[in-house]
Amino acid sequence: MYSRYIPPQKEKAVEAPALRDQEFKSQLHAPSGFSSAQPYARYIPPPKSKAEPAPVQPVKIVFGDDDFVAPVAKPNTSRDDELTGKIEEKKPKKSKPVAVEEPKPVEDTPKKRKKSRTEVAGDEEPKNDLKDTTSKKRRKKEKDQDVASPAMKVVAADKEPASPKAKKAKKEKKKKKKQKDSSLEATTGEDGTDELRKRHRSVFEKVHKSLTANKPVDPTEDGAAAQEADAEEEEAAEPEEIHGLEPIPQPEPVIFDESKLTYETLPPWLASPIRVTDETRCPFTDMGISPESAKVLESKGFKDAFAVQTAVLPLLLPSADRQGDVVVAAPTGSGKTLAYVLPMVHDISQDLVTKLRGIIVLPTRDLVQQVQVACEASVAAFSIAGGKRVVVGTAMGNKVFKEEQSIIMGEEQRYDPAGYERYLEKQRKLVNLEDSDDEAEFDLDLNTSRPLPQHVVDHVSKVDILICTPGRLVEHINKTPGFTLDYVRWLVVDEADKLLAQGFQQWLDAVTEKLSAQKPGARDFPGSNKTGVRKVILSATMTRDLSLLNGLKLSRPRLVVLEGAKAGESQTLPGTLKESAIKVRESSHKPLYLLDLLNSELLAPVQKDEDEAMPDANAESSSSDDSDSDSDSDLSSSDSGAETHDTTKSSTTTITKPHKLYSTVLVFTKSNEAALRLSRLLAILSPDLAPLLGTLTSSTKTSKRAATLRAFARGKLRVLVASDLVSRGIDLANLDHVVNYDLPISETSYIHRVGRTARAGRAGHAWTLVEHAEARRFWRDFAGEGKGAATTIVRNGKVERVGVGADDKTEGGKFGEDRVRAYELALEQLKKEAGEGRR
Ligand SMILES: Nc1ncnc2c1ncn2[C@@H]1O[C@H](COP(=O)(O)OP(=O)(O)OP(=O)(O)O)[C@@H](O)[C@H]1O
Repeated sequence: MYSRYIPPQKEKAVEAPALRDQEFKSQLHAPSGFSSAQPYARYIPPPKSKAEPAPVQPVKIVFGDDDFVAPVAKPNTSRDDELTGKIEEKKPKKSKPVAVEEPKPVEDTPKKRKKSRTEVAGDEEPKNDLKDTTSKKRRKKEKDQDVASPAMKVVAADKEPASPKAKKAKKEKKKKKKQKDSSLEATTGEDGTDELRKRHRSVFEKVHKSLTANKPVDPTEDGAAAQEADAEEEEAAEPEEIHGLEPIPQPEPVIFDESKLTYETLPPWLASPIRVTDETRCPFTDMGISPESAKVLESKGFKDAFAVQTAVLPLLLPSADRQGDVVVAAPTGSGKTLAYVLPMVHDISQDLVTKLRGIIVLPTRDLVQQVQVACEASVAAFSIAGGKRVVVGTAMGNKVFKEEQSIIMGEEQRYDPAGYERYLEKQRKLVNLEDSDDEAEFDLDLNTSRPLPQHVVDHVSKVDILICTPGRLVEHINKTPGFTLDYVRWLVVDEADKLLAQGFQQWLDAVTEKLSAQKPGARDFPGSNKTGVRKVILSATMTRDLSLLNGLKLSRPRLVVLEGAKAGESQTLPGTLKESAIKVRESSHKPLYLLDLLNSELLAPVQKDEDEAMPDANAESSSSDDSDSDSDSDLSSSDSGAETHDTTKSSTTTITKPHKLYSTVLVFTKSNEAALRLSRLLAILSPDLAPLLGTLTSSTKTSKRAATLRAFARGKLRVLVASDLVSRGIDLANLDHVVNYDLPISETSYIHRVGRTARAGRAGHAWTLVEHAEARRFWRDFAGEGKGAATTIVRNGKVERVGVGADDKTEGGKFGEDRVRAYELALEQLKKEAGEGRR
């Protein structure tokens, strides 16, 4: 038998750490946003005695300070104190100091912690300051102490005078103290430990001190208290001591990036364009054009340079400056064509021999022909000034390829006996070859004339400037013998947004590759130290896609925009354009709305001085018995049989007003078929109008299209019904009105369509028939009005609402029965004709 040593029972206070530690760890999981992986579970020794006061801990970062009573003795200005200040305003609950002093794991259940958080949230404390998640017990304790908060003091000093209110507050504080003391007594009575009682007393003595110090600052009442408060404020401003505890890692504050993409993010040349006001005009002679040339230009109708020309010409005409490429974003009809044609022709006219020096790429054949006319005017202007007569050719696929080849390329015999020997050798080899690939080469050679003895045949360009569609250009690069871009020093891409768009791009790769070839001296500019290829890129609706522009490999580019347009963003309409919208109540009656518009005074000529130039339409039609009218246009009405026409006449003359169309109108439909159909329907419904109607579609032969445009320019035709074919670039002289019979597919399409009028500073009017189902889209996307308005179109005024047809008051709000019946008859006839056409 032996006696076993039984160690003396440890004091309760010594056991606490285990519990605290456990609780601490559990608390680490409690607050949202914290990770238990954070190494905070540090052993915190229990307070040993009154002689060793626990260190002052900043409230903000002490997780387990439920265990400590000391921290409360030292107030600070942390936001937790502000929180306690808020809580203090609530009715104080009965405190349970025992829970504060003796933390028991069972008391700090997750449920309680949750409640604690909820209370805090209810006080709207910023979450970041609550990351330590003080327990409910602790906050209750703080409620009793928070009057010591300097933050609160400041508020109190600001808000509460020293008078009865302050006294009342003092009373309340005393009451609270009394409550605490009594509860403390109860606690100590329960535990019966003197040591604990001593500790509590020391704590509450400190609290009492704090309470005294926290009295409203009023020198008259207690100047010392005010001084102390000041001192505490200063202290609070000092850095917090953390006593070995690392600050809790806070999640990175979420910074919401509200910055918008601005033009500063664009390359400088795009962000800072050269701006020019629409009204700017300047004599050509002031722009470096000789008086002789300017005179010729004036005789062609170009008296002064238009705004865009005043900005572009100095960049492109020869100068001592370092000149780079030029990008032009200017409205339809602003004169972009002459802006590049003049400097290009001026430069090339200084050459002595003809070589392909300039390429102008355009998306349609009609535009190629139009630009050719502008080029010829410039050629005339510069050849008279002693320069070379620049030769302009076209390649657009309207001719057989071989014919086109012979127009742009020629042959020359050159004496070269060695070369002639090589030629003979090659011929011998090719005759013996059976390889199909080489046969192609053999064929190719057959396209070249036989050389004279001791001579070789050189391929030479017959043109200085080639205006072309992209497809045809690539075809010549690949298939035309001797066709080379080695000497090209001008590349113009007009309607660039279209030509750079997806699906159109292959041409650019082929061309830029050829243009990157450097033959010494081949691309030298005459009378200048400059060499290389100058690129000019233009559009009324310039692409915002920088990656597409990058494909052009621009060198030191400058952007020119007309004032009012935002670089790279908006699409500006001509300032002289007026826009109106017509509500179509019954979409099946839409042609009647158009007819009423055409017959109304609304379509009067837009410019008074043009009235004389446009004779009475009836007189015109009756006198236009020459064959020109029919042959010039592809009128669907003129194509139809006389018998049919007469029948229609008898059924429709009663429903149309006598026709007097002095102005010119271009009507846009959504497709070729729609254009042909509408044109014919109008002719049936209004025989007076029929001789004045023309149709322009992509299915029409190019020659017939050109004839129609000529007849329109001469005034023999007054109304053109077209598909989107002519929406880009086409320059119809003195066009008064554009009618969007069908809504365009995009804002860009709208810009180009309506831009056929109001050109070159002239007035113009655009009309859009808007069906009920299209109204939202039209007003939002095109007019930029109403809910969710979003348009990049920049315009001077607003789109005006106009009533015609069924909206016309004289019609009583709907079409009369007679008109509807006649319309139905016309539709039947159209159907019949279509059926006959198919057979
Ligand atoms: N300096 C000028 N003086 C008088 N008329 C001019 C001048 N410059 C251009 N014009 C005329 O202005 C009209 C529009 O010019 P142009 O076709 O070059 O416009 P644009 O800007 O290319 O239009 P779009 O973008 O629709 O192709 C043409 O009829 C042209 O002859």
